[in-house]
Amino acid sequence: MSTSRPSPGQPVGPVDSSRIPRYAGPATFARLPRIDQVGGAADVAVVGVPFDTGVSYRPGARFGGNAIREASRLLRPYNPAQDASPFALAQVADAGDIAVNPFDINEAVETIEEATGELLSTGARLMTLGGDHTIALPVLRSVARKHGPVALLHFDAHLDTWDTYFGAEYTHGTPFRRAFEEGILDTSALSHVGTRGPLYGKQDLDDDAKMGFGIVTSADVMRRGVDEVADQLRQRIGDRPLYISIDIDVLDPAHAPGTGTPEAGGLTSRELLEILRGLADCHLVSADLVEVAPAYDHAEMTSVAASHTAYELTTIMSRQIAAARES
Ligand SMILES: N=C(N)NCCCC(=O)O
Ligand SMILES: [Zn+2]
Ligand SMILES: [Zn+2]
Repeated sequence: MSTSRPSPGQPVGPVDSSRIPRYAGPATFARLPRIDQVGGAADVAVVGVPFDTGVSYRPGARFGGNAIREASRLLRPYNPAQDASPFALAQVADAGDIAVNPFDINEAVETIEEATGELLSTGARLMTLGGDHTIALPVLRSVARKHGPVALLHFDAHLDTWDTYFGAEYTHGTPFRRAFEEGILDTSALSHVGTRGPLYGKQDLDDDAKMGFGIVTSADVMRRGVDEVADQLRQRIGDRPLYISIDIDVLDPAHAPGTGTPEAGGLTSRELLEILRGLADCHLVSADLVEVAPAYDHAEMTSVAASHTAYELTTIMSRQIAAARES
């Protein structure tokens, strides 16, 4: 299917939905070209990681990436909230899926680290679509190899700094403890946003605080409002290289039922999008969006919310790439 090609040297944009119905043809993220259609390299690579062997409750996030691609057909090329046309400012392309072993978590983690490392080495920033939250660890390893320890902004109902589950080190509840232990996080700028719900014990919070995390709970967002929260996060992050990890269960199950470990009392999709827009000037080096499990979704509510969230993140990265090119 043809993509819109404005002029030589300009990014190849999405399929033109005024000429080719947006529901036609195979889905790529936002109807963008595949990476092989733009010479095998992109400024921002959207990459799927269909892996959910790390989950502790409902499985199914292995289908998340493709559900997000399907739900992203309605995204349009101009983002008024950030006054930017992300796919014209930089080459954004869909890099397909990383083929990971569903039967061997250790091997899967290695494969993800290798494949994301290769994409990063071409100069791309990554917008990774999970998959369960386990995948954030190998992506963070590759990102830290390139940038050094990164600031982490983690949107999630859960802390994901637990130690082990059934003795397993690599699970969707443990990626950030492993990352902390490996020294790949900048411990002066770690934040969870949207945290809520029952824990195993108070110790969970003490351990988490010792690693250096600050917490903005879901109730804090409601009480203080998105602008104040975004301001505070921006101050904490400063100009450090920033990685944003978004577990879709940060949203209330009313906004995102299609996920594996839902918790009541979450953010609205409007709050999540607005906080992200408030961080548009942070130095976002890569991001992931995980835990969309379409089997529990209704009317694509969760995958639509996820596709818009990924759109906001790709817009932030494209704007920065364009600004860096200019300066
Ligand atoms: N959804 C993520 N990433 N983690 C949830 C782990 C919660 C648990 O089973 O205790
Ligand atoms: Zn979660
Ligand atoms: Zn999580």
